[in-house]
Amino acid sequence: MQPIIEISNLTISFHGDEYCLTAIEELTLSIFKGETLAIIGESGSGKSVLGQAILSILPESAEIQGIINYREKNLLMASDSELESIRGGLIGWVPQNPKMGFNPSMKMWKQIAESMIIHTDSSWSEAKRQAISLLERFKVLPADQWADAYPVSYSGGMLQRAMVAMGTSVNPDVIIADEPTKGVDLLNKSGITDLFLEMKNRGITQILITHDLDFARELADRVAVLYCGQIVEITSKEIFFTHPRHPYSHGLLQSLPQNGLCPIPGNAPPMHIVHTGCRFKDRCSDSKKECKNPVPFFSMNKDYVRCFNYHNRDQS
Ligand SMILES: Nc1ncnc2c1ncn2[C@@H]1O[C@H](COP(=O)(O)OP(=O)(O)OP(=O)(O)O)[C@@H](O)[C@H]1O
Ligand code: NI
Repeated sequence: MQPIIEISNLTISFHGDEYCLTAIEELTLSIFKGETLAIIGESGSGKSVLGQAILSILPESAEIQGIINYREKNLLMASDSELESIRGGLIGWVPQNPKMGFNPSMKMWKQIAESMIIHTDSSWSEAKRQAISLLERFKVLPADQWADAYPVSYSGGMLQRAMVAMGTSVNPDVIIADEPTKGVDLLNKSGITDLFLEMKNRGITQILITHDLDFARELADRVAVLYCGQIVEITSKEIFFTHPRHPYSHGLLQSLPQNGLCPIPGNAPPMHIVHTGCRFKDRCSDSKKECKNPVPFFSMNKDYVRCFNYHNRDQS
């Protein structure tokens, strides 16, 4: 299988007057054509920063090292005009907060149509027609009336669906969605899950950044677990949900209500400190002396895990 996005040794730091933190460290990850990859991890682990880095929409204050290849082109070296045609065209983006994602003074249809005007040869009237049919597909009904409304009159669930409509309006190659089910009630959540299932069935590559393990279980082919700026495990959905390897992945599953609601004790270490050894060691019930040393990212078949337990036990 050919990777569509290949990230190598990505490190992202933010430097301010009073702080310097590394939000992503030495991250290496391939995303394959047509797959749905869920990126999961606690708040502050670097999920959104990673999504924004792929889109090249991080603020100027971010210092970025490494390579992010999209179809073998390094996005970190791409020109503004190349990035413009990729963003919203080839790589669609559904941002974390739909309330912030819209221009409050522009009618909804125009916001959705805009990227079709930029990225295709559509006329405004054709783009409007398509925007209405997208709203219809994403169950913002009656679509012709809501198309003429402003975002402020939309409910949270409708905004979320309209955001997906906007992020996917030009049939992108890859969709990156940041917490698409956050703050959405159960009924709307199943609608959003269906939208992503439909895109998955159409063969669109999806990167789903989420806290929501049930959502990941419904959609993902593979799961990448981010902890304190590092990927600690990459594996298939089946392995992740049945016998995850990293103790942090195990802890995330144990904290689900259906598994007894046992939260992981303690908190992730702050990101502005220099870390030595395993970042999870102080919260891990299985930590040993060697965990004070830097932990390599062990590979096992197509999977990866950053834990000494697997160095010794499972080198298939
Ligand atoms: N523009 C920025 N300037 C400085 N620090 C930032 C910036 N954006 C993110 N960070 C920091 O980078 C770290 C990772 O943030 P990020 O938003 O990626 O976390 P997350 O995993 O998406 O969390 P959540 O689940 O809460 O959305 C955090 O410590 C955050 O404070
Ligand atoms: Ni986030």
